[in-house]
Amino acid sequence: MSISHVVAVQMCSTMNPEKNFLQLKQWLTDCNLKKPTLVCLPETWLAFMQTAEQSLSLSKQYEYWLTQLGQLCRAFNIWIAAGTMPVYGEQNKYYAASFLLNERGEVVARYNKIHLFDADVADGSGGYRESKSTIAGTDVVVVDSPFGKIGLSVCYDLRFAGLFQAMSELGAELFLVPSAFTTVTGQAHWAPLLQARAIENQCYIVAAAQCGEHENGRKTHGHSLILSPWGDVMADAQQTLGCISAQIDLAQLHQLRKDMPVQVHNRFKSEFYE
Ligand SMILES: O=C(O)CNC(=O)[C@H](CS)NC(=O)CCC(=O)C(=O)O
Repeated sequence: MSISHVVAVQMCSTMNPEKNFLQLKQWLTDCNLKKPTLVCLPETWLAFMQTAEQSLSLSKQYEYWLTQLGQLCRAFNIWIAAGTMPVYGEQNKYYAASFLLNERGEVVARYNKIHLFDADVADGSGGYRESKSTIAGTDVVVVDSPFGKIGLSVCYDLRFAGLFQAMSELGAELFLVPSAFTTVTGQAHWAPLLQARAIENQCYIVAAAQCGEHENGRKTHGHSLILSPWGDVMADAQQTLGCISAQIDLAQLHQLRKDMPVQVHNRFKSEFYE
């Protein structure tokens, strides 16, 4: 069957992982999950920290939290795409890692955020220097699943069309973009960038986002979106916390690709210049 259900959970994560995890469990109980379901969590779903030291210390406990997530997968009979969690790397730095777990709670993929947010934004934050504490990933990840071939990305990655084209060339049909966009950049760029990535690659997108004023003092844009390969907004969380959902239909995706074969027409595929 080519139809399945996807859910994005919009969160306002605190600095307390236990609290965020319990909140997530509550939302999963509240939203009436149809099977098979892929539940997508935002960037920093487990905890949105204030200092690199706090994230570093959490990065040494990720295995415990993966076990907890695995239990949720089995209890609800769902796949979970776990936005990002810090995972200890080396020299007091961590990866911003996103994991995909199947309904048995097994980790079937891991992606390390490739593009790190070193940027100044006029939002009163004083600027972001993610690379000071985070090690950049290097590998493009596309993995097969009952929901189609899933391409993993995180937040700032969204600005780099080349990554999405690379995932497309590996066969991606559904992109996940767990995020914690700033309010300033989110208002201007979030929806148009997501729509462009969906339309140009003819892929579904589930973009679960952080939303609101956080305990760590940050403000995030929200507007978790689920988009069709045509660029239609199938669900928009606006500023509401909890679950949004939509149905994905891979037969429709393949019909669209047949009607307008942009991937065949593309003269800038890597095979032409590598
Ligand atoms: O630092 C943490 O704890 C969690 N990570 C984030 O919030 C990251 C890095 S600062 N945020 C983004 O990538 C926002 C990108 C963005 O807003 C844009 O591209 O406009």
